[in-house]
Amino acid sequence: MRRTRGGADLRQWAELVLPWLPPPDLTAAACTCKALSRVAKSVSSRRASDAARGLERHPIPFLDPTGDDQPYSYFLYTRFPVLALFPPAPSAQPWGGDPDKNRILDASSLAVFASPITGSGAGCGCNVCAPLAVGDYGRCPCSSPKMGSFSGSNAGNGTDLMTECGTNCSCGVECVNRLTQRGVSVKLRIVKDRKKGWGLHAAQFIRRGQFVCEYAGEFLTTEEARRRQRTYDELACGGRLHPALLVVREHLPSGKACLRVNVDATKVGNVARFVNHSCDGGNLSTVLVRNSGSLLPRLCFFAAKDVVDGEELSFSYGVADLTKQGLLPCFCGSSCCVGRLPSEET
Ligand SMILES: C[S@@+](CC[C@H](N)C(=O)[O-])C[C@H]1O[C@@H](n2cnc3c(N)ncnc32)[C@H](O)[C@@H]1O
Repeated sequence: MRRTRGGADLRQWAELVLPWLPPPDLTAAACTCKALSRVAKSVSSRRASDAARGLERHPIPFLDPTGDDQPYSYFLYTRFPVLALFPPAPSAQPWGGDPDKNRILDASSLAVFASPITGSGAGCGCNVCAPLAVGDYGRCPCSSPKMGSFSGSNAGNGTDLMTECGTNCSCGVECVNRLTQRGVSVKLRIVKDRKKGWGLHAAQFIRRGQFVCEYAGEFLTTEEARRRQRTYDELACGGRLHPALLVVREHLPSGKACLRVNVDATKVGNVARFVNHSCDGGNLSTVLVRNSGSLLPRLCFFAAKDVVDGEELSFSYGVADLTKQGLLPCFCGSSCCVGRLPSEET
């Protein structure tokens, strides 16, 4: 068939528009004509090659050894947490466009969706932030004692705390006290399992104590988290959804109160949304990181032990209350598996 100017225009248009479509609309577009079908196919294959849309240091591909007909899982990618209600979380994002012609996203930017979770607290004024008093430098007031030497040993034993520099500090993003603020730097892949769905795997050796990734998603009010949890529970029971709503409680220094943090990575999140549960605590430990001047802590994953290339990354979602009805089956495969997944008490 003779190539026409109209055909070229259609393909150019499709390269710009199709990356914005969620999978059902992409499939519908592909059914309309051969030209759109070709572009839709390349959008799908680019999506499968990098869940992070070029926003992390290394591409994070989807691998499906099960042979199911779903090459990737669809969600909007954010490197950092966003507030769900104010301003409203984004509802669309291009993914899978031609990286040369359609470079809308800038991988070097700190965040795709500006993270507005900062307060007005003071920052440090260090020339060079140092975790310990060394030479001419005093210890950076934002650093926590564990900075740079995090042991990663809390697997299954609750959540550690850490502090880092924040927006009001005089240092930049390369500061040593912003270890968890530069996105994912280890190589990862997302692998499908017939029973657990997609899971996050190491694609390199990760040493014990190394930062792996933050659990980025939408920060929710408790009321909104409860509302969503009810919907998700219904959909998850029917096997129609793998929800990724995490509730973390930070015990305040008084010991009398605790701050509840709800992060939902189901629709807007980063690769951490693929970390599956393991009853034995898995190989990741959780650390609550508070940036100077920030109102809410961020939840970060560190390697709790040395992790080899190909190993699945996992942590404990909590303890399953086996007296509760309707808990989903657990397929973690650990020797202490209790057979049911923990469910958040909302
Ligand atoms: C945070 S998501 C993890 C990613 C998820 N597997 C996916 O495909 O998107 C949590 C959901 O994954 C599934 N899951 C996680 N750990 C599991 C396990 N040990 N056994 C069975 N299903 C698991 C459950 O559906 C759970 O609600």
